[in-house]
Amino acid sequence: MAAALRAPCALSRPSTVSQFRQQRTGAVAVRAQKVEAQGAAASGAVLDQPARQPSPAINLIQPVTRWPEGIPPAMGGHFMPSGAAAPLSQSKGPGIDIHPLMFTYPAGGNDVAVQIYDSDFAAVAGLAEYVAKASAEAIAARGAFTIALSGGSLVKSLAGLVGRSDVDFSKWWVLFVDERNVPLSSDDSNYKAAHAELLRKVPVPANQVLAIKEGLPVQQAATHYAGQLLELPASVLPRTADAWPVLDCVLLGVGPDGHIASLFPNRKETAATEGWVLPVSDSPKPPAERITLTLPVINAAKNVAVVALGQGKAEVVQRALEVQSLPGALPVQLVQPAGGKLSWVLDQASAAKLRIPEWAEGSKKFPRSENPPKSA
Ligand SMILES: O=C1O[C@H](COP(=O)(O)O)[C@@H](O)[C@H](O)[C@H]1O
Repeated sequence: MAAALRAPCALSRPSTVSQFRQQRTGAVAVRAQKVEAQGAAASGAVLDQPARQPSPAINLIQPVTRWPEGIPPAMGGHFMPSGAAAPLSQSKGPGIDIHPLMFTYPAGGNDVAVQIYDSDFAAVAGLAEYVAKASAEAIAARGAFTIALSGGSLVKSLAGLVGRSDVDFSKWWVLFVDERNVPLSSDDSNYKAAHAELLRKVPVPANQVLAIKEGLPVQQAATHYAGQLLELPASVLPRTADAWPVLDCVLLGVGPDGHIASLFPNRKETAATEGWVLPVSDSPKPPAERITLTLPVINAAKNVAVVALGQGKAEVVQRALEVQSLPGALPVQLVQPAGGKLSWVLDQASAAKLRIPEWAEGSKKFPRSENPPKSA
């Protein structure tokens, strides 16, 4: 990947919003069906390797939702970076001997739009464009825009929205993809981080920012948060025919273990098929108590972006985009919005381990491909 994408003129670190704006075109969009540079006016990144045939080890696994005879042998391990199958796991722990159908991939699988920016700063500007577009569309359609924010490293990526006079923040309703069950003043609070980086700098009305209620046991905190969402009228938060809320935009971070929101690998909350908001009382990542939107809520959204920037995300990005895991082992692979669009926002550092020349035609259904397996 590092060889496949090169940036002839590295972008300098912007210190102002206008510099963010100047860099906002710096994307290379890699669509599911083809890989193409976006022209000279884009990042300057060049795809300079001839297309290669996909490795025979790729696309072995059919993205069916259930396997009639349980988990196929090939699912016992990941594929190695070389393309060879990793040894089958002998583990008796979660992921092998758990109820075999606790997790399933959603049927179908989406195309995913992967945007790779020259720098984290260009990615921040590109993300602002993405959100601004989603905001404009929603406000034009029904006069409101609902956006769910993750915590962690994602929050700093929101900086490109500050100072944008073309975004009508007065129509925004801000939710949290997940939240830690801590006081809002705590350094662990996702609300506190979002407030510091974005919400205090843009004119979103305070009553349209839905924060967790402090001081409740985690179960009650989740119920209370779900109640706040349920109270929103359909003009603000429409519902699907199955009564799932349709958020306009969900911004997900992804942990090095593949978790999104507070949905961790092989956990019951990750497998939940009911409920809008769940408590997590024993998160493997501190703090232990959290609340989280469920996968069905995330997958009912119109626009879902997985934002992963920096070298520290390179491994999980490669695993998530190029290696189909046992369902539940990489929760980010379960993100497949049914009626919406899925995007990944990367920079060169986080994309460094991808093997884009091998993303042959038709092979980027997510996760992995719909190519038939070599043997059934
Ligand atoms: O704990 C959390 O982690 C994830 C990922 O965070 P990152 O710092 O590794 O990017 C985050 O998306 C989630 O909202 C947060 O609560």
